Amino acid sequence: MRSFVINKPDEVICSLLQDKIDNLAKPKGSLGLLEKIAKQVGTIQQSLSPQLTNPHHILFAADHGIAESGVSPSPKSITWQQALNFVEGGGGINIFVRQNGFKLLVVDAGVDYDFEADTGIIDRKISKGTANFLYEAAMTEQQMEQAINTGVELVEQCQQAGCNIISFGELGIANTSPSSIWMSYLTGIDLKQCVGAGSGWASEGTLRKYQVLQQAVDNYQGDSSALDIMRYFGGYEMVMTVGAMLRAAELAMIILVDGFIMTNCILMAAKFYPNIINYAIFGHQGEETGHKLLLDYMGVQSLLQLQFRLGEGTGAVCAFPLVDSAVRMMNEMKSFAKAEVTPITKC
Ligand SMILES: O=C(O)c1ccc[n+]([C@@H]2O[C@H](COP(=O)([O-])O)[C@@H](O)[C@H]2O)c1
Ligand SMILES: Cc1cc2nc[nH]c2cc1C
Repeated sequence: MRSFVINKPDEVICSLLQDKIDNLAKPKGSLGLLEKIAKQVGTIQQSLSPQLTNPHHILFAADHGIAESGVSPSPKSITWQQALNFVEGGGGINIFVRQNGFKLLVVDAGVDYDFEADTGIIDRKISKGTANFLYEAAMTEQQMEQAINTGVELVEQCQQAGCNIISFGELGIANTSPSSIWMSYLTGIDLKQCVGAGSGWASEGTLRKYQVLQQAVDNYQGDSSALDIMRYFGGYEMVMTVGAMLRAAELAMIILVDGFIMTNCILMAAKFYPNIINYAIFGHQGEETGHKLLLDYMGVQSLLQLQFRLGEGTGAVCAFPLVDSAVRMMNEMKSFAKAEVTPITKC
């Protein structure tokens, strides 16, 4: 994989940010998590007056060979059908990107379908779905490189368009399966605890899914390195996201993280470059079994808990107004002195 330079943001500014926050006309700490977000954004941007500019949402779509082994309750055709729905504006994510002023990019990372040329879907198809990792590696090293580099290229386009806050979403029938395997390998948590209902299994279906995935893990004969796990089990949309997240952090952009699949992508990225976590804001803790365990493992807290399990980036984009509020607090709220309010001196 190409290399990235991801530095921890300089923390010298932290005490100045804290002073500014503590001098706003409110009891210290009374805006809770928003204060934490304001400090994080100010540190990333090295500014006491941070700004959010031109938010973009990249939604990567791809198919998975493992779908043919019955791990998802949803028909595989939903991937291409729903991708078209997104460019026509009719998906769940479309509501939230419109509501919050995001530019949406829908990317074909590897959908098993021939889209017509003029749909509005960005064509970065690597192949028509991955191979079935129950029997063989999902992708070749070359395909993995191509996915990483495509994620990089697309984030650069967003940054050149003036974007400094970016969210990522995904669409891919069966992609909770590779996500569960990534999670288990990367965290050491037992696979069973990482496997959930996905797009809607009841308990029996989830058990069958787990058995297939356990068989895939038993069949695997690689070296168990993060790089090999990413390639052997990954989806194109997931690997593209890893590349995209790494480049976004390298460019000091704020990364909004969505649900189970996207959290696994940032976990994978963090295995290569741990400093990436400093650039991430976790939007939403979802319903998929394993998501809370994963957030706990990473020692992070999401802004929202709305019982979503849709993916697409919905939980990330829904959290944007809170990040906006944190930034507005820094820029619009008056200090005790400016507001001519008596400061609190007792503790
Ligand atoms: O992001 C999540 O937390 C999430 C949880 C469950 C399902 N999904 C979505 O549902 C699809 C994967 O579910 P499945 O059952 O096909 O593996 C995929 O298109 C995801 O966008 C997403
Ligand atoms: C309908 C549907 C919409 C989705 N959006 C993301 N994943 C999805 C899975 C299904 C099944």
